[in-house]
Amino acid sequence: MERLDELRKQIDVIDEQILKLLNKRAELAIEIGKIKKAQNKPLYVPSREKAIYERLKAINSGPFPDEYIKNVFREIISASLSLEEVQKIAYLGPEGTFTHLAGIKHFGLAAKLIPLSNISDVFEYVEKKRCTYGVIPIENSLEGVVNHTLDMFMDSNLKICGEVYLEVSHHLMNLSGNFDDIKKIYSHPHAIAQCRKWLSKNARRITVVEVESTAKAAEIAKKDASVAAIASEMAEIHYGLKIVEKSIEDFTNNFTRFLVIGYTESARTGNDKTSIMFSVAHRAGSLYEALRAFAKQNINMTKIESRPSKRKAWEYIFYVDIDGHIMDENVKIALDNFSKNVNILKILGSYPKGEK
Ligand SMILES: O=C(O)C(=O)C[C@]1(C(=O)O)C=C[C@@H](O)C=C1
Repeated sequence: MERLDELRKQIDVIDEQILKLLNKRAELAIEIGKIKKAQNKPLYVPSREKAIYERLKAINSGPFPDEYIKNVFREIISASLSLEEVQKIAYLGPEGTFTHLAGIKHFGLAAKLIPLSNISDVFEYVEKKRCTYGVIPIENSLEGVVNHTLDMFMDSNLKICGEVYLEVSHHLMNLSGNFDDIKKIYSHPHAIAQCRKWLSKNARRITVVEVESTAKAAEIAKKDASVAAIASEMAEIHYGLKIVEKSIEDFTNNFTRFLVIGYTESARTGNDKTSIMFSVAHRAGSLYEALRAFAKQNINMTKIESRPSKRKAWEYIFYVDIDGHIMDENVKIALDNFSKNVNILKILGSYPKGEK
């Protein structure tokens, strides 16, 4: 037998062993699912999933690359969880957006992802338990925060149970893959803003049209060869378009952060983040006084935003992210002191930090 055939035979044998083990693993997950259901515990446990990825990475002796362990096990766990119960995930659609991609990155391909047309609907679907979790964008490293998402937390009791980071790259695409066919370019205003330099250098005579999402732009481009879309690779695949020019964004290092919202609280993993919202009195130094509680406990603040309260003119709500979990001793002490210096305090959730 040729060496090549011999090696492939050995791979076939190993694949059979892997499949048998996957089925054994799936049976255990089903059993765990029954226990969790009986105890009324959440089926999806991000802290456990994170511990699995980290443990496997730490014991991996190679040559299987460390960076792909999570991808492989993400899908194994996603499929196992679907045997306990298929997870219904609402996300800001339409299909083919970066939020869709974030949902798949977080929950895997076995979850049922349901596209909704606005952020309020995603909150409502989860609040009314039509879906177990929701995925929404919260901020982009170049364009800043998504105000609508922040505002939704004012009146919602949902918790933040996870975060996902995606590197964003914009491509110009149309039906033919030919630049000369393009008469109009459609995209979301953020994507257009992020490709401004490229557009003014290469597409001066082409009309640029803003639409509500990059996926919507791809959907329009699918019907008309003279229309191109600036959209993600996901949209290219989903809408059957051809890339005319890859990565036309002006700056690299473009990341979007998404939040996973739901009713469950995520357990401590040792590498977590906590999000809070609060208001302070209109008094000199009140914000400074309040935030000192974190500095005193040596807690890093990773984000601060303010939004109008919408209840009274010139009254603001602050949103802050800090390193740590509410079950960490220093976070507990800091929040206790912090709460004495603020008016309203709402803990939006502690959750495992997303990988950048
Ligand atoms: O450990 C559990 O709670 C399981 O349900 C098993 C399992 C897994 O496949 O490893 C599946 C889903 C959970 O989110 C975490 C882990």
